[in-house]
Amino acid sequence: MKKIRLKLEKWAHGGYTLSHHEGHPVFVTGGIPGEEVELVIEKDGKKEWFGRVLEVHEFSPQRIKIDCEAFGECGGCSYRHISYEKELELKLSLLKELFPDFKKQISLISGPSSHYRNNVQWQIVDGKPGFYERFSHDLVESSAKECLNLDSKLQWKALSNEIKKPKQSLNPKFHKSKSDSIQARISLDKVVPYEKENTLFLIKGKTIYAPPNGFFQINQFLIEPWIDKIGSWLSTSEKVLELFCGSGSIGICLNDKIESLMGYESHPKSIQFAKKNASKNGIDHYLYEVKDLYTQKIDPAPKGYPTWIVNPPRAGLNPLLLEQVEKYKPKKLIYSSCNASTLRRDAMGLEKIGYEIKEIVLVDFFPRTAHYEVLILFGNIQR
Ligand SMILES: C[S@@+](CC[C@H](N)C(=O)[O-])C[C@H]1O[C@@H](n2cnc3c(N)ncnc32)[C@H](O)[C@@H]1O
Repeated sequence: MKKIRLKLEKWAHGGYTLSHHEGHPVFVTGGIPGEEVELVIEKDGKKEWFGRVLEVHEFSPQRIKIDCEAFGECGGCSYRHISYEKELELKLSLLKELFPDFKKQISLISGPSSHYRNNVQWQIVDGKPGFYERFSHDLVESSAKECLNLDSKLQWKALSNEIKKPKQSLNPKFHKSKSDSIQARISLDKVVPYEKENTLFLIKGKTIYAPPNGFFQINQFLIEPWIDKIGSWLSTSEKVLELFCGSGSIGICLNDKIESLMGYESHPKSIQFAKKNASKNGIDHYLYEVKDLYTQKIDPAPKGYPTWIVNPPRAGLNPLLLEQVEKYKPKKLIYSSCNASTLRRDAMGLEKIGYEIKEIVLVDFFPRTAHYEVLILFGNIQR
């Protein structure tokens, strides 16, 4: 693999610094702007190159001692070489860059920066556990020792043999690959296999079950503050349309402010669980329906729901969904996104059809990684 020496120029999105070499923009992991480093090029496209720091020749004063042997090679973390305070400052400034016209302050919700993950996907290659290298399906051997982002119950050495059993569904006759994965998550205080068992969460005094393979937010410390922030944007007696509702956690936890709710989601088991979760928590007037929101229209339901809470996957909203927003003109649209670049695109689309950003909140669901959640409150200014 090609090695080069470079001065790192500036922070970039995605956990990288950006520099230039022989006419190529070079995105580098593990460095800090101002540092002079030796790096290995891990991916060289026609235009952009991607590299990883091997050795630092001129150190930044922001650099701290790295607390994980796998850092750099492992595809998980991007920021273990700077303090968590610096990481938050950086994430806020990168987010600000995406919304230059928003003149108010972006607020921040953060919590403990380690042991926050309530679920894990351990990769198994040739019988060995760990996490993949960046841009590859090779394991970083040292990654199995301890992952500081994980709850201690999800560390490889803490998992029971029952959880570590290979997937039953894989038929060796057809499945030739030597790799597999084991997914587990925390159900109250025990660990369950993600693909086989229900998971129980206790959020704001509500019991919420997620089905096998059903989505649930992964930062065990910030789910409640995140839901509280959404709740702070609701008045009393709201009529809410919840899009991409999963097992119903947001609407169920905020039921004291919600008069009626219609939830949509494409995962049938999650909708089945949302219905059960509502009724187990004494809520019998919410409606839920399975719908692929990227291909199926939501009408005629939206008419009676002037508040929309939208929490899509990384792809964000698509033209069909924006069309539905334009048609039904919700008064208030609360958008929670795990992908700031699709969020920015969608915010531009929403601005074109009469929405303005009232508030932006960075919720740091994924400390030490390049990822973060963003909550935006949009208001309809044409109503
Ligand atoms: C970021 S999660 C949010 C779930 C829920 N709000 C929560 O916090 O638990 C996105 C959800 O969108 C669902 N989803 C993915 N593609 C979808 C589609 N095409 N139509 C509807 N829902 C979809 C996923 O199953 C997942 O539950």
